[in-house]
Amino acid sequence: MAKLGVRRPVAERQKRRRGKNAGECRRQEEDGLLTIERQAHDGRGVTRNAHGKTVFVERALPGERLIPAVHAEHRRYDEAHVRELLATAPERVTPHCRHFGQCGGCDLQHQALSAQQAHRQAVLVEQFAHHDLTLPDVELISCDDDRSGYGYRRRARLGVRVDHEAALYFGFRRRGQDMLFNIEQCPILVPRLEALLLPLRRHLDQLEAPRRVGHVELLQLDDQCCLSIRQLREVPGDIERWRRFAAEHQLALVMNIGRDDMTSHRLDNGAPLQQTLEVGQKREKVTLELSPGDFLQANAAVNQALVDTVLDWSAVTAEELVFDLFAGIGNFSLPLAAAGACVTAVEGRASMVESLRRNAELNGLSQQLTATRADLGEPQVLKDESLSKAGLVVLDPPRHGARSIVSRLAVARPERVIYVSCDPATLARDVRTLVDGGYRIERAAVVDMFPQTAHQESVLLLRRTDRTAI
Ligand SMILES: C[S@@+](CC[C@H](N)C(=O)[O-])C[C@H]1O[C@@H](n2cnc3c(N)ncnc32)[C@H](O)[C@@H]1O
Repeated sequence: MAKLGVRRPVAERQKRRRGKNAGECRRQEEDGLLTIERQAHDGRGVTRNAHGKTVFVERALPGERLIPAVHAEHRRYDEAHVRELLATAPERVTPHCRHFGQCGGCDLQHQALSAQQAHRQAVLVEQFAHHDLTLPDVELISCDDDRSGYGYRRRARLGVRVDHEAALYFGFRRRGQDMLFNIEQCPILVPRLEALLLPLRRHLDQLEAPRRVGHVELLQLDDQCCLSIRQLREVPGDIERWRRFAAEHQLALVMNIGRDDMTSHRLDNGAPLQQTLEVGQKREKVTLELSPGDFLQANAAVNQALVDTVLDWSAVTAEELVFDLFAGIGNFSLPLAAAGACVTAVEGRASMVESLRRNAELNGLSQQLTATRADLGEPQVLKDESLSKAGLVVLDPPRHGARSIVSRLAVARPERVIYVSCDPATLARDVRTLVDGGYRIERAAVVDMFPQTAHQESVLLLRRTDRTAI
């Protein structure tokens, strides 16, 4: 049986990460007082010290006066945390989570939600300015019914590790480090998932071989909650224990066994995993069925607001040709098809293309939705002629953006482009290509998908400036 415990950070590893010759707090006297001038993209406070060197200070807000403790020195900047806070900003609030500051997940719990939102808007404007692009007023897409910024995250992956002294760790990575630490709470999770953390930890401790568990994933859907276990090697007794745990807590159970086997097996006989969206003025339901491992946006309520925005901005007409690129399981494709468009949905992962096809059938939209598997990193994957006939292209790529696809769009020139992005830097770079290709930015918004963290979701509507197509 594993021993629960808290392992101290390994001093050697810490030292290496802290940069050259850095002794914690060593320079605090020299650095003296600092006043934070602005906030960096990752949420840290930024200022210059008495020697003119830039200092990034963790969990410090613009306007705050403090004595820093430098924990990493670099040639051009220092990294510090707050040793003593002397004057606080009005936007400073008390974090809800006792792990805040230690946990690598959240960056902004010390800042009021409205100030976090203003910060995200400023980050977007700044990224576009780097590319000589000016944005129209940046709108905010958030969730109307809950303004707390907590209790929203519907999926999470928690690591499991047993060290050489048999101490069990179940949680997230420590801030800036690879190592896991034990978590007792995570108030950004939806309450049903947060309530599972302690039972899961107790359960892991009772397993025959907890070191054979790689990680645990939790997913909350409309009425179902799903537990996925990454089991590094099969331990039959433990699989039975997981079944009993899942039954006791009314969870769908998915198992993924072996280091290389990426296939997931559903171990309970429950209903298929499903999530619904509401579409249009009549709020008609669209059902998204998903397989374990399929992508799902992290925040259900804000995702619904994002889907509503995409439909509203796109103003699709009946039979209009639409491409949904990086389509996942059809989060945008299905609502667009339900609104009357003829949608070609393109996705790279085979399992999600299957889910897309199944979802088109499930919602009676097979006539209007074609799901295609393609690698959108390959420039020739889409034909210019079909792209140029499209009234709308929606794209929602991963963090590295859609460099080759936007080059194709700049040539094929479909009438409207809606670009949903989780990285404002690659978004600005790609939009520069579109603007150079004859598009103008009509609307821009930040999407409050990940409150309390420095992650940023944005959406833009672009329109072709003239009607000359290839
Ligand atoms: C941010 S998710 C968006 C999914 C979907 N639009 C949604 O809102 O749920 C990005 C999607 O792009 C897919 N993807 C990543 N790289 C790709 C590539 N090179 N070609 C095609 N699809 C890719 C991923 O599998 C994932 O489903």
